[in-house]
Amino acid sequence: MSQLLEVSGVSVSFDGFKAINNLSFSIGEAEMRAIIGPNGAGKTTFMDIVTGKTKPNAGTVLWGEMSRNLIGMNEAKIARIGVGRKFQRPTVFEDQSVFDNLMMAVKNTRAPWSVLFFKPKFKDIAKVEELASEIGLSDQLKRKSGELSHGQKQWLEIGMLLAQDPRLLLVDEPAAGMTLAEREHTTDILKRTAKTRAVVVVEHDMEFVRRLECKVTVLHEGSVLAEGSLDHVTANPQVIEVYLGR
Ligand SMILES: Nc1ncnc2c1ncn2[C@@H]1O[C@H](COP(=O)(O)OP(=O)(O)OP(=O)(O)O)[C@@H](O)[C@H]1O
Repeated sequence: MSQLLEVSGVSVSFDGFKAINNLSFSIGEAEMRAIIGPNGAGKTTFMDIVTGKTKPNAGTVLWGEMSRNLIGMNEAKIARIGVGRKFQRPTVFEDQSVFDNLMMAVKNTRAPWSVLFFKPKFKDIAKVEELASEIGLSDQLKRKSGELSHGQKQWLEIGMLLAQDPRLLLVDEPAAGMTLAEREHTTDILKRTAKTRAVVVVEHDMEFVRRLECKVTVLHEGSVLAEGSLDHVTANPQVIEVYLGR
């Protein structure tokens, strides 16, 4: 599998405290990866670095075939070259319908001047319908987004991110607050998504991680503590000591 993202020797300090400490690992194209680790391990800071929100003190984050360094690029540029991020709390426009939310996301993929004169065309409507089908909300298109369940709002937001056609989707604790059925549906969406792009999921819920059936990276004190299948990392005595045994 060729690499899409290669994090090398990355360190970040906040007031002298090393939140990320010589972090190195890579993510392949069309790969699903789970990142786990105790509170404060650096999972969120890792996502902040990849998306350009936090600038590291050292290291490189190389992207794509051209090995472009994401460090030094601003957040908007990183989003444009194909990094999408799903935060824990859904941020859909609650007063707008599911259709309108998805259409806005489709529209946002255009150059700013063309948005001014945007009129949905058949192809845009077809795109919205395709996205709705991917996230399982085809029968909810006319509903106001504020009326959706917590899980449905999360799926809508994933759909809005997919409208941007990212090559890497970073997802922060997707299972939080979901019912079992919602978790299963979320797993399906993420697995399907990871067939055509890289998906990195930060999650504390081990049952959810197991269902993703993917390679797992364990972070601890800002570095990789263990990596491999879930069975492999959960049998690691150090992982048990710092994370699972608590
Ligand atoms: N802006 C900041 N200023 C100071 N310290 C910070 C800042 N951001 C993160 N930290 C510290 O860096 C460490 C790593 O935090 P981070 O949020 O990345 O951990 P995490 O693995 O995402 O934890 P959790 O599972 O609780 O979300 C923590 O000790 C945190 O307090």
